[in-house]
Amino acid sequence: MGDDGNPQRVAESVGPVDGGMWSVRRLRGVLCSHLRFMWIALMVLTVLCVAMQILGVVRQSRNDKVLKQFANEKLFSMRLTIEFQETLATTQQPSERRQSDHVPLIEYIQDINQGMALRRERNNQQAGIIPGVGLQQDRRARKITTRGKPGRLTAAAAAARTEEGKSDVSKSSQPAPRFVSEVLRPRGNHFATRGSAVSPRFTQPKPQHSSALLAASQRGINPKNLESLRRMFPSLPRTTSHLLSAASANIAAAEPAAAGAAVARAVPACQPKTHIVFLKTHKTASSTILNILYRYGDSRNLTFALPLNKHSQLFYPMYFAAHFVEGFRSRAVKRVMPEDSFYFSVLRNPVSMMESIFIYYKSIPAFHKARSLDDFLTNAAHSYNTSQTNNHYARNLLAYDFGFDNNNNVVDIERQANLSISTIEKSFHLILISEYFDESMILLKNALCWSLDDVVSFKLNSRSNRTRQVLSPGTMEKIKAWNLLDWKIYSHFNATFWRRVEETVGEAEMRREVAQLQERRSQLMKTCLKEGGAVDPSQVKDSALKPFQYGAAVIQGYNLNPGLSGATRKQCQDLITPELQYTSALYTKQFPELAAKLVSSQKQAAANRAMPPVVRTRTERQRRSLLSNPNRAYRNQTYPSPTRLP
Ligand SMILES: Nc1ncnc2c1ncn2[C@@H]1O[C@H](COP(=O)(O)OS(=O)(=O)O)[C@@H](OP(=O)(O)O)[C@H]1O
Repeated sequence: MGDDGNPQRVAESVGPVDGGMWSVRRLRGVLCSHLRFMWIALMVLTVLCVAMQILGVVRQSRNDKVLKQFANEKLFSMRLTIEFQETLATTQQPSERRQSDHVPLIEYIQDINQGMALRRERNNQQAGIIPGVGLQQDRRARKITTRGKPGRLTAAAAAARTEEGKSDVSKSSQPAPRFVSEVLRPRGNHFATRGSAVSPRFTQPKPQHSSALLAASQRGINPKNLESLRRMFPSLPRTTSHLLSAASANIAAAEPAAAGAAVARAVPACQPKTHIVFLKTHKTASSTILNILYRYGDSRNLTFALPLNKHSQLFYPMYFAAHFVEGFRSRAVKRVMPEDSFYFSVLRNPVSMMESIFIYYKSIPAFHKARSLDDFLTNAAHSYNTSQTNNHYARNLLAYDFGFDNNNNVVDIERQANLSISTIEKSFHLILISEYFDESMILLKNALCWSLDDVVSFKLNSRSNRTRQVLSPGTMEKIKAWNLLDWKIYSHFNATFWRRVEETVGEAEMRREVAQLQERRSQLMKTCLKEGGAVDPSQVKDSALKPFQYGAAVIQGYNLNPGLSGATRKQCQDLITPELQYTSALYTKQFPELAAKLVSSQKQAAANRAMPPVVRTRTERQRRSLLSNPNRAYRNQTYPSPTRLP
């Protein structure tokens, strides 16, 4: 029927029957002749698509199975801010290298020195720790730290490297902790070469670490699972990236500023370690430690794994991936660090840490509306939303930074804590304690075979007293309960820290070396600092040395003594350079061409901001996408080109 229901109109609209038959026949003919191949091709494509879908599902379920296996074995991921340094360690004599076998091999001492036991108890009381907590872990800790044998590893690696740059770290007798990046979540990120990104140092002849596994990532993988991962992802290379080999050991440290530094500069009779991974945790004095590492590497022209595109962090809070590191060019290059790398990190008492976090991260959703820390803790159970961005800062931040689930909600918190602890122990050679910063530096110095001067530092990133609050005992207890996982982790490593002091340095020697370190620091403070100490940011004269301010915290900085010059000025300035500025300076030093391109792209962006909105949109979009998408930036090997104005 037609629109108006008239049958005659319907017949007219359809047309004569013959014509209709002809159309159908013609259509069939066309389908069967001219377009036949297209139809066949479409069908083949459809079948292929379906097959790929099925394959995808099968592969996904295989991945899930492996992931589940990891989850069952409680393998964790770490969110790392990694710094690494390396050098061809050829400067020491064979006799010196041999002695490194004696560097800190940890022996189990059954008979605990009475004085040290008292000292530890006193320290624990100061930190609010119940005596004995975590001691049940000591035996295991001893086993694991002994396994690391850092001194021996260094010796083996160094010896191998002296043979014309060829080395085989597999010959080192002890396996170092291993981390595999991206293997669990292959994202298909291929980075293309960005020729200009490769510093000349990266192009020098490289030693091969034939058995070194990828050594820097947030995903801690049990070595026994590595083979199955390799089967799943054959692209996982067996050789370390040759980009890693680069920097030559130009041992030309800046002259110590003050006289009488001979003791501090004394070269220990072992091989200094320069392959280092530092997991930078939050609000734990980590910036001060980073400054130590930066100065050490900077003065010796060592190479750092710096974030792509001059970012300040390796894309935290994302899990670490090798392609976040500037200079890593291909997906195949997954190994950021050699196997003999020394892994360490730092913890802080979660009570004082939370007080600091609450002020610094006041703007995160969890803290935003809280009138006080106590108010937050009282109401947190009802209002805390884990899924809101940045709320991870509010709870068990230590656990989170190490890559663990930071919520206390799991049924068996004790088990979760024990698994976290044993994973950290397996992965790290040394865990420092921020409350015992100077003692930590002595342990670090000994473990790395560095000199006292190498670990001297000024306190960085420190809040002014104006933005500190005194906590009541009740609030402290609430903090411990809220951060129970962190509390357990911290308590354990606080205990093992002192055990390590006993076993390696001994109380008397530790006291002596800490005194030396403090003496050296006060000498340097007198030499370097105008006011002799830290000042509020408003009083920092040189804006290039002003620390980054955030949240409700007032972060203090330093003024250099006027009249300093030459190497002394350089040394003093390095000591007080805040983290962001130092990272940026090292990036420029390692990647001068890229840094210049970034500067010009930033200038361009600034110029664009002055343009009318329509002109601006495209350039700005392009710039943002390149800067925020590392892989795309890599693939394109380019930064936004200057946009011509219409
Ligand atoms: N040498 C030394 N000894 C003891 N404590 C120290 C040291 N250096 C820094 N700090 C304190 O560490 C806090 C800053 O930590 P971070 O540098 O890790 O912070 S950040 O996450 O990088 O922003 C910050 O703590 P708060 O002042 O409580 O916020 C610093 O005062």
